[in-house]
Amino acid sequence: MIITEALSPQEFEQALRAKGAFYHIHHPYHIAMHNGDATREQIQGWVVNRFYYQTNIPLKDAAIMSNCPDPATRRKWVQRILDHDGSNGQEGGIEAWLQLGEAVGLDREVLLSEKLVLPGVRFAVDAYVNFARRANWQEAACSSLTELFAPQIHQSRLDSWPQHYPWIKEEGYFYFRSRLSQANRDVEHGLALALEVFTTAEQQNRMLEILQFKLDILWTLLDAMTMAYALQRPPYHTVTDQVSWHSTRLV
Ligand SMILES: O=C(O)c1cc(C(=O)O)c2c(n1)C(=O)C(=O)c1cc(C(=O)O)[nH]c1-2
Repeated sequence: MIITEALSPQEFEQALRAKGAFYHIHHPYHIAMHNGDATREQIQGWVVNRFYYQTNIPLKDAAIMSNCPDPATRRKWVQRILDHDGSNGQEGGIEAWLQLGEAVGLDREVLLSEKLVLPGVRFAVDAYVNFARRANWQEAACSSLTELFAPQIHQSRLDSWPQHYPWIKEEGYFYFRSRLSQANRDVEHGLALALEVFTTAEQQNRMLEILQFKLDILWTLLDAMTMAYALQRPPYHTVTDQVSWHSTRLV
């Protein structure tokens, strides 16, 4: 969709929400997990790779704040970092994701080592962080708006996983439950900002393109996991059955 005349805030919100058609909830890897068709290895692969996304979200949010001269926005935005890192003696989302790892049978050291993070996942997540470093803060802030569609995906996991995967321990579900309200609050702020800032047709087209970029990142994560854990074609599979790709943060 190319916007030729500036949309009203209501119309622009509709255009942003319409992008939900491309959310990773529709990716075959995600559909398989939802329908109970994923193997234990596929669930574990998803958890261990998605951990890289989780640990980079606070870096991304700190990058946005570092470019934002507005104290009122920073005061609100910092909550996103605290949600993941924890505050006031409470653990945050990263710890909850480590618990999810343990609940699916992965030692936290395996997640923390990042050695199983597939290159495609790493590159896609790094692209998100680097975009946040370079873009102006309003554009970077609004790239988080895929979260418009996130409460539904967290809820769908809570609804379907316990019946399909009885081997996943109950403590694993805390992360998804906690994100339901956090994502809604994030979206309220992000959406208000997008509707206020992107008012010309040119700006609105660019914002839709940015949202698509973010959707592409999420989709690409699952493409990389499909190659490795569904099609059994991880990187270098024609050369070795060992993990040989780089496993440290180089950027
Ligand atoms: O599990 C998911 O499908 C999913 C998707 C997204 C998203 O849409 O970007 C986020 C999260 N989870 C999430 O847990 C999270 O903390 C988060 C932060 C952001 C962001 O862009 O700032 N997206 C997401």
